[in-house]
Parts: sequence; C-alpha cells; structure tokens
Amino acid sequence: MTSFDAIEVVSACLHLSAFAGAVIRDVVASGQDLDTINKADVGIAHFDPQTVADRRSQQRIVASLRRHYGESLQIVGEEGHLEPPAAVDITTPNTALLRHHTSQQLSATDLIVWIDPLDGTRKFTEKAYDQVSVLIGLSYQGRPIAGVMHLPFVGTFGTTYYGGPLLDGVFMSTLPSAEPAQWQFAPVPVPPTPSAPQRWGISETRCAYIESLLGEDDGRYGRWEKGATGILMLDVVRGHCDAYARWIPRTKKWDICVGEAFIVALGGAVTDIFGESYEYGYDETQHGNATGVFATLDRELLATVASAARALRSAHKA
Ligand SMILES: O=P(O)(O)O[C@H]1[C@H](O)[C@@H](O)[C@H](OP(=O)(O)O)[C@@H](OP(=O)(O)O)[C@H]1O
Ligand SMILES: [Mg+2]
Repeated sequence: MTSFDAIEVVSACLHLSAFAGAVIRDVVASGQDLDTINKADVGIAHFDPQTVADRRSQQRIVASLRRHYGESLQIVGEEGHLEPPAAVDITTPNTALLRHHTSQQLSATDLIVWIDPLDGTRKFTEKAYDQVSVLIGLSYQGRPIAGVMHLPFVGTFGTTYYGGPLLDGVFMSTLPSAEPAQWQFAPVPVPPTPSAPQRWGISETRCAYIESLLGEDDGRYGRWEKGATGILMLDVVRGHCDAYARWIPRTKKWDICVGEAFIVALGGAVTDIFGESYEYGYDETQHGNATGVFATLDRELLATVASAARALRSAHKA
C-alpha cells in the first residue's frame, strides 16, 4: 500500500506556496491583463472570478507535486483541471524543511491535499492585496491535519504560516528570501481570552442570517469585516477577531482546511453553523460547505452560537 511521510508533504507545500506566491507577485508587477473569467454557479454567487494568477499559482503547485509524488497523491485544486504549465512553472519541492518535526507515514488512500491557489480573488482584482493568500491544506481520514498559508504581499518575499495538529502548533515567518534554506519559523502564541464584546470575522458580502445571529447591535458582538475566508480564519488564529462566521454555502473545503488545521492545533474548533463537523471527502459532492462555517478558539462561544443558529433555523421552518 502506498504511503507518504506527511511531514515531508507539508515541507513540499511550504516551499511550493512561496513558489506560487512569487508568480502571483510577478503577475501584478508585470502589469499584464488579469484575463479574468467568472466561474459563478448561477443562483449562488454573482461574481466568482478566476484570473491568470489563480491559474498559474495552481499549475505551479499541482505540476510540482505531481512530478515529485506521482499520481497516487490525491489532490483537489479549486481551479479544477488545468493544462500542464511551462517549465518555468515547475520546481522540485524541498521536502526537508521540517526535519525537526517527527515524521508520520500515512496511507495515500486517506490523505488529500486541498489547494486554493489564490484565496480572495475578488479582493485581488480590487488590489486589496493584503487579503490574498495561497492555501494548501492536508486532510487525513476526513479531518484536517496540517496546512500552509502564504501571504504573497506581506513582506518582500511574502509571509508564511504553517501548522496543525500534526505539527502541534502554528508557526510563522516573514520570508527573508526566496531560498527555503534561509527560512526560520517561530511559534504563533495562542491569543489571550477575549474581552467583551466578542468580535466576529464576517464577509463583506453580507448574509442576513449572520446579521440575525449578531443581534440588533445590542453590544454583545462586534464586527471584523474582510473579503476572503483564508485571512478571516487566520485573524482568529492571530486574535484579531474571536470567531469567523458564514452561513450561506459560499465556502469550499479548500477555503477552510488550512484555517481548521491551525485553529484545532491551538485548541479551538471549526464546524458548520450548527456545530457539526465537516467530512473532508475527495468526492466532489463533499467539497462544498452547505451549512456554513463557524471557527473559533472559544468552544463556549461555539456552543452558544450553534444553539442560536438551530433556534433560528427552527423559527424559519415553523
Ligand atoms: O477567492 P476564492 O479562492 O474563490 O475564495 C473565496 C472564498 O472562498 C469565499 O469564502 C469568499 O466569499 P465570501 O466572502 O462571500 O464568503 C470569496 O469572496 P467573494 O465572494 O468576495 O469573491 C472568496 O474569498
Ligand atoms: Mg478561496
């Protein structure tokens, strides 16, 4: 039975997230046309853009992983099937960056790599570059175990976070160069317990159900608004907000796998809006998050909100 050392796979993803981030920066620096297409499902989103930067980022990650690991590594990429890239968009991933973590041999049939090559594409097209990230998550037996998040526009060579339960924490580095051997990572501390009001990370694209849960400005909860799931979940990890909440089925597993791995490693939880865990399955029917997302380090808050969401659902059905 084929198996992979998951620590080596995370190392490869760490390297490739920055390799992908570099091409995203190159696209912006070149001033070229973004060649944007709209992928929106009719009835769910009015504008779900994909640009040349999304495509080249995914091509870099997928083609480099495939050449190194072959076909038995299960990969799900947001942009689906793309043409093989030019030679300049393929590299040999460095699998030795995390040798200080204990290696873990995992069966290929239960391991999935989830790729969001450019989370926050709409913000990217609006030039809100600080909200853009490259997300590469690993799930094993249906649960997120590790992830890498690269912010290509924070610092000259970008900033990278990696972590998850497999790695016992979350670590970050503002990259000093494009050369992986020079990267030094420091642990991200668990943020202090929040003071009231608890601030929720929410999408700029408003959702009436979330507005109901937030209440009528009674001062219990505050708002922290941005335009991409990856950065909002990272903001929970960094303590910039106390929860990330989405009810409508806008996000997919590749948006939340990395954030879930980070939040679980710090003792929190990520569920649907009713407090139920998602199964990270390879089949396309399991890629969507049909009943929303709630992500927090505060399990008491999760229980309170899940119960309020169930009550709201029952009231709507009545
Ligand atoms: O850029 P991609 O990789 O497609 O990721 C999307 C996220 O998955 C969605 O969660 C964002 O939508 P919401 O902010 O409406 O949840 C969505 O934002 P958008 O609805 O503003 O386009 C994107 O951040
Ligand atoms: Mg996304």
